[in-house]
Amino acid sequence: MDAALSNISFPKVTIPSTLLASIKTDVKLSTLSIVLVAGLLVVSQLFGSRKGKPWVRVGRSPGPLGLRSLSARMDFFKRGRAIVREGYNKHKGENFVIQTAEKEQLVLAPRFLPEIRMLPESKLSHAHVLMDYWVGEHIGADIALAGAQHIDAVRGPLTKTLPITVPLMHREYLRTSEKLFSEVPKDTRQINAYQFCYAMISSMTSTVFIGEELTHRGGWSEIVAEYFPEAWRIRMALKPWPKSIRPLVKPILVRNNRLEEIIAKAEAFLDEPVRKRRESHNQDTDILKFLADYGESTRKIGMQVVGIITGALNTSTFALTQAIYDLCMHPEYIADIRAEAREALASENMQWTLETCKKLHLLDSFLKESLRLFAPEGLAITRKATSAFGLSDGTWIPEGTYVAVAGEGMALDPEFYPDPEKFDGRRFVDKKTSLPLAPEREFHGIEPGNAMWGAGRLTCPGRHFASVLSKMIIANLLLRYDISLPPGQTELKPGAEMDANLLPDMTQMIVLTEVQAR
Ligand code: HEM
Repeated sequence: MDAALSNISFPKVTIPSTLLASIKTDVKLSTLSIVLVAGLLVVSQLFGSRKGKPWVRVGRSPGPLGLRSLSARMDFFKRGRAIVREGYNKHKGENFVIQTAEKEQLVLAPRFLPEIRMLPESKLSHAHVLMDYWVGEHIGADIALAGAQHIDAVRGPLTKTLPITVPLMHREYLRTSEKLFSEVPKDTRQINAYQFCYAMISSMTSTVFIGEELTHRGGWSEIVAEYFPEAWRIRMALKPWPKSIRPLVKPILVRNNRLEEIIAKAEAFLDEPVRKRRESHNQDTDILKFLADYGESTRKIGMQVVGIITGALNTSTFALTQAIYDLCMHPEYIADIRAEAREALASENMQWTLETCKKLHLLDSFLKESLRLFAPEGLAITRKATSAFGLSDGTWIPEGTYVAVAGEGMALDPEFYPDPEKFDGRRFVDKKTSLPLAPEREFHGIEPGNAMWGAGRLTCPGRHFASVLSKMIIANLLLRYDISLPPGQTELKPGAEMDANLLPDMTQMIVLTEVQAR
């Protein structure tokens, strides 16, 4: 390289000596000012640029001026869960800061949860986190989040109408599962666990949101299935770029962007049903009716329905898939869960009602234990400070700070769960009576140490629905089949870690063996 440069001849330019002297002085001055500014920045970064209690760092530091930021980010991307877990255990009861794959994040000790859980949007915002993480304005989240009607719909009507919707959900369970079971090859009797859960949850959730007729009219499940992969593709392409540059690089990086087409399809699909639900004599009781009554545009309603179903699908499908894996790894629970389901059904005239679901205490405990050990969110309850505030120990949280709690660390903390590494499917029921130990220790409940449903003002409003949905699917599956890993397989393939999140393996097949055939 140097040799090549030495062979190039540059034209000779004569510069007047006065100009040369002034240039030299300017260069000296600007070099000096750069060195001074950089020095000040380094000093301010090293010595308490923050007011209040100093932050303890865990994992690699981005370094002065963020010079080592790339290596710190890469490290978190590779082993984010372990970094958060180690920090939680090393600094028990204290806050610590980490460099995640995207930004610095202050991880709060659980003792501060009561201080932050009810803080208003003007102090701590989850919507900001979602918009940042998902590049919201490029995937239609800005349309959905221009209001909270869809969240209100889940918190209110969806939960309150469960006594009416449970029989409907069971009808849908039968319809979709019959189709899926009929496609299982007779020789292997194997089915992909993730795909089974996805199909069941997609159709059962859609039925409750838009009604049976629309769910099966044709076209809806495709809209739901197409939205997330396209949103994810756009997110992955744009996320590395600064916010202001994204609109410029989008046409180049996101070829054949189908997002607008998918939103338009949802809008066209729901246009006539929304108009019908606004008619004065309309008797529909689904969530679409509730949203239609707000009088918002069909585009916004479409994006809100697709958005909520997508969120519900991702969370519930992964949790349910993991529960199926745990049943395969702990088959000693299967007969008891099945017996409990038979008994509950018999006491409800063999009908699937909300009461039937509420009587499935062992299954409830099993699902909760499965979600505890799965702990999909290593960093949970993520929020962005929309204004500065202080914590009771003197920690100062400047505006713009990202905060979270160590979801997995808490789930594995012996202070919250004795013998935390052990899978105990009966952990949350009385060992003698098999009744729940306390309401907050039921699957949808939030006991100390549990961050898996979030906390406070923004706690997952869909958890009652998710509980009924999960119980109905697992109980019905076990009433008909024994489930197991394929012959010869004794271990599960590891799930995929992304930052501090964990997804179960999506390729796992399970063997279905008819219960009567044994
Ligand atoms: C096992 C399944 C599920 C899990 C583990 C789960 C978990 C969560 C978590 C961790 C949050 C964030 C809470 C926070 O940051 O404080 C959340 C929010 C939310 N979830 Fe769920 N969820 C599940 C199922 C569902 C279902 C089935 C629905 C709807 C039918 C739903 C609707 C929502 C909504 C609307 C929010 C936003 C709440 C708000 O911003 O006020 N979730 N969920």
